[in-house]
Amino acid sequence: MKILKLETRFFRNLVSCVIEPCSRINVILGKNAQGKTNLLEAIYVVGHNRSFRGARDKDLVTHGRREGYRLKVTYALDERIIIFEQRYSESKNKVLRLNNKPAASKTQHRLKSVVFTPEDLYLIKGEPERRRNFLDGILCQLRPEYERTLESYKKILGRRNAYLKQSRSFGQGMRVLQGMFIEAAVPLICARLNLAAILEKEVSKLYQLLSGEAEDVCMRYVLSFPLETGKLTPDLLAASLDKALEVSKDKELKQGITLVGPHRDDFNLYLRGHNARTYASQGQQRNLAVSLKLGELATYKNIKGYFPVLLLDEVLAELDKNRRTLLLEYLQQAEFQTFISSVEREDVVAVAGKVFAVEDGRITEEVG
Ligand SMILES: Nc1ncnc2c1ncn2[C@@H]1O[C@H](COP(=O)(O)OP(=O)(O)OP(=O)(O)O)[C@@H](O)[C@H]1O
Repeated sequence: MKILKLETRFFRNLVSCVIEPCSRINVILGKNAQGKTNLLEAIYVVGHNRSFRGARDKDLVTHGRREGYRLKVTYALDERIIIFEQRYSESKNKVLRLNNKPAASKTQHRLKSVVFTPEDLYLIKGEPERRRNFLDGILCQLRPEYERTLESYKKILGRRNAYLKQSRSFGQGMRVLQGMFIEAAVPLICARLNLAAILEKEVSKLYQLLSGEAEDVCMRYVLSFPLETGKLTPDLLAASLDKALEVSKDKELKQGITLVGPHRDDFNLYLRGHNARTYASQGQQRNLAVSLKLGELATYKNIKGYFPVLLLDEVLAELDKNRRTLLLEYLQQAEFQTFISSVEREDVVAVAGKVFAVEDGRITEEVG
């Protein structure tokens, strides 16, 4: 997937902008608070129908503009050219158009992008929820049925927790709920285990490339419950989870929450056999986080056959010069299209196919 043209109207401080990026590295250059992240956010929103900063649609509209925002992207996928438009205003809500015709909100023809923000540097050392969301985010993009199972798991979990809060003992209702809980939990765990195995290979390769270290990276999915002995199959997972729920029954009733299941799982990365969360240096953790995100891109290519667009928001400033150079060299040779926001001109401009200068929400392409 490659963006050929992006138009924004009344989106954040980007009152009106049109850019025609190049197919490799595009640098978005500007001082603080000029609109660099807003531009990356516009690309993300037109593809994913939500902001990576957790903003609501009404926050994305330029202050005081009641007509709402409009985003239009023209992109190439294989031999096809696709035009996708998203408009939002408080009065009319959302209007989506695909190739100039009305589109369904769940259309598969949206632009896919992978975004890396300085927040993602906490993927390794942050809370487990961040890592679970990382895996779930990839799987929801790749498989619509995963998203449906995850939604139903969350609903059953909510009902189970409500039951645990109200009750003093396990009744028939709880037993029925437990069966439903396990039925939704097992496919989620299986999909995450598979993804972790695919990602491990990609991350290991990328980490070596981006760090210059010859270390293999191991990735291990960590279950929140003990596994019974035997071959790892969905049945074994179901039996193990069932047993763990039985064992933690009294504790769960006391605390009023479900203590085991995929909502409590995690994954660890290991360098030289040591858990990167406690062993790796800050720089190594940052490189691992970048490798995970680039691994997401490669996984997409393996499964769907094409690369999404990569959005890097202020990531270079977090890496030392050597790692910055290695990352830029990698991006220069990569097949996918990249957008990098940066305050500093140094390093990035030399590798850029196009440079877009951002000042007070106005974007101009630098020539020469
Ligand atoms: N809905 C909105 N309407 C108008 N301006 C907005 C809106 N939302 C955010 N802004 C403004 O957009 C400006 C640019 O924000 P952005 O996050 O893109 O900055 P940036 O160039 O990435 O800066 P930094 O380098 O500091 O991260 C900010 O000053 C912010 O106040």
